[in-house]
Amino acid sequence: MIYEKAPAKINLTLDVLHKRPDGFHEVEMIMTTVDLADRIWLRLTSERSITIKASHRFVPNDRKNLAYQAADLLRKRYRVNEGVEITLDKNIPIAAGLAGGSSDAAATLRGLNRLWKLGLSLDELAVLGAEIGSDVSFCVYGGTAIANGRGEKITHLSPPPNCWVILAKPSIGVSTGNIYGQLDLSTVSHPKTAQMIEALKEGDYNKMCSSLGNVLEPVTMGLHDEVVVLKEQMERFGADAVLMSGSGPTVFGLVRQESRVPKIVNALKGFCQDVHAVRMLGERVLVD
Ligand SMILES: C[C@](O)(CO)[C@H](O)COP(=O)(O)OP(=O)(O)OC[C@H]1O[C@@H](n2ccc(N)nc2=O)[C@H](O)[C@@H]1O
Ligand SMILES: Nc1ncnc2c1ncn2[C@@H]1O[C@H](COP(=O)(O)OP(=O)(O)OP(=O)(O)O)[C@@H](O)[C@H]1O
Repeated sequence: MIYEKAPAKINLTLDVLHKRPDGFHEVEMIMTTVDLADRIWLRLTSERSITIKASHRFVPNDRKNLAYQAADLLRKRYRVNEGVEITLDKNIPIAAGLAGGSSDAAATLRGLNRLWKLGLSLDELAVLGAEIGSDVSFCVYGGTAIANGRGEKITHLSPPPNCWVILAKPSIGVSTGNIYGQLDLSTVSHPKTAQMIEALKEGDYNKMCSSLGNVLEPVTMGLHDEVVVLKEQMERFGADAVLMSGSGPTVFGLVRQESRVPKIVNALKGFCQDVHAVRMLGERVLVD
């Protein structure tokens, strides 16, 4: 039995440069992993099938599950004859903009590489991950990175300065495809990506806070007032800086001073059920 941790990511920046002929958007985004994670167990089985056991009623237990797709891809590509039972203990909110499914797929790739003794490097697993979804390559490594292309070209960056991250997810669902589809590139205000890279390099917390930006935030906010209200409340309750992650609807607040965290969390819990206070992980998965 092999165990893997599958952490959530947040977007410190998310920029879209242009729409590509293949329908995807060319992105430039800085992501970092946080200490809110799904837990995954992989067990060899004698049958050649892939079985998913998921603890959450909204998570599919068939080939729609990204962990299933990761196992199926490896099995076919490397002609593996053994089967696997994948048990997913979900802690990351579903369809939240936190890459939960993508991180499960990435953890499955890392774990099966060990269980099936395939001897692949993280770089090779990241290339395979891109076939499953745009966020999977980043999740193979975790840590902090800038992603280009449709999200699969990864360049590692310095970890963020230490702070708390308060995550709050309103109880609405958004479709990533729909949010990208409604983005009007003629009106976007681009985030300060270069300044964010400097902030990380210098370990400058205030500069990191003032460099946050996500071009998808106004799109999701235009469709869902809940996200606008949540961001306003988190600012009002005292977070140092607040941004929506990915295509949303999760909003995160950065807080440097530990003593302020419980007050903000309790205030948010008054009107939002899904609130988590976590640390940045910052560092990458240890290489092989
Ligand atoms: C919003 C982010 O989560 C930010 O990290 C990602 O860009 C989306 O990553 P993801 O959920 O893994 O996305 P995918 O499953 O690959 O794509 C879902 C849909 O989002 C749109 N999509 C996604 C990535 C991208 N660079 N351009 C796009 O236009 C496409 O319509 C695609 O059909
Ligand atoms: N392992 C999985 N965990 C959660 N959802 C999954 C998984 N596999 C497939 N799904 C499906 O994917 C949909 C999106 O879930 P997920 O939690 O990955 O979204 P997300 O956090 O918004 O992802 P991203 O930030 O990469 O866009 C869910 O509605 C669910 O049906």
